[in-house]
Amino acid sequence: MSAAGRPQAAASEERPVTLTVLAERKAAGEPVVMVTAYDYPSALIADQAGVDLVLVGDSAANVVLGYDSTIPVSVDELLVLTKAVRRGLRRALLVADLPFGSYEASDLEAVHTAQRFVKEGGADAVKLERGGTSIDRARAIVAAGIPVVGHLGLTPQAATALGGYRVQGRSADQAEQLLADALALQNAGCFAIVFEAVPAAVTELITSRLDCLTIGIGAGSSTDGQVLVWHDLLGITQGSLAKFVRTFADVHTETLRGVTAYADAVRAREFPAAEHTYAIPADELADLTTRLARLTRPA
Ligand SMILES: Nc1nc(=O)c2c([nH]1)NC[C@@H]1CN(c3ccc(C(=O)N[C@@H](CCC(=O)O)C(=O)O)cc3)CN21
Ligand SMILES: CC(C)C(=O)C(=O)O
Ligand SMILES: [Mg+2]
Repeated sequence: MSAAGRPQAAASEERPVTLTVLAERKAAGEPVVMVTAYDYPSALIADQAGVDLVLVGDSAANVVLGYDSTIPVSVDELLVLTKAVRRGLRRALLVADLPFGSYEASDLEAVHTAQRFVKEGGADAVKLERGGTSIDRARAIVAAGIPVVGHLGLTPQAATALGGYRVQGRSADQAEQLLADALALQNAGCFAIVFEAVPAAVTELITSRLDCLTIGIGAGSSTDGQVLVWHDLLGITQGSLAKFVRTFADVHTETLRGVTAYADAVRAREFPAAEHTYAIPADELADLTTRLARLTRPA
């Protein structure tokens, strides 16, 4: 382990993902893969699967912590998860979401929070939502030497202002604003921008105007990369899923089967069996039984 806690990659293994590597991918037209992760075992798997970018999303609020939106999750809560993911990654680039209320008020606040995610959490980059004042915040964080990812379209931290979790950028006015925000975020120094729930045709027009990486979630196939929430793509999320989710595994069913089988085995006294049990030799047991029988309750 290095001081930052990154497991050392074997010499034979692929080089770590850097901003340079990502720019090369874009230039070569090779899609970039991003996934969220919130803990150590998931980070190990994401890295083993060859994912390029791992996002500790503020979606942790919903999928890990059980809040009903991303608004309540705190920096301290996300830092715990970021540190755990850091310990599991050796190749993928680690991006941490800045949660609602941790960066909007001033450049100073934004830089301070971003530094915590890098210094304490071990993040390589941070992500913030929206255009507007976030453009200045992005510029300030980049100026402090921390790579920044933007996030436009459906920005869940602003869901109330957007009228709920709905598709963004449908009208010409909205699409124009989206492009203006994207160009401004790029100009502020963002190396990538996430587009969420934007019509494919609009994303395509915007992507063609940008030099930085575009990463889509519900934004069609023209972006340089895609991102999905871990629990959604693995079939862990219960209840309704957004239109943009494809479920690639059924982990819920398999997990329910496993926990139910465990409960059934305990109730049937099938578990634990002899092979799960620590035994001692019969003579030692006899001695131990005698001594325990002699032991009286304290007065
Ligand atoms: N599990 C999970 N996955 C996510 O992608 C995600 C979270 N949680 N939590 C934070 C935000 C919230 N997100 C959401 C939440 C709901 C919709 C949704 O229900 N969309 C509908 C409505 C579309 C419309 O009416 O325009 C859909 O059918 O896609 C989309 C994104 C994305 N993020
Ligand atoms: C869905 C991605 C882009 C995100 O911001 C999150 O998981 O919080
Ligand atoms: Mg997020």
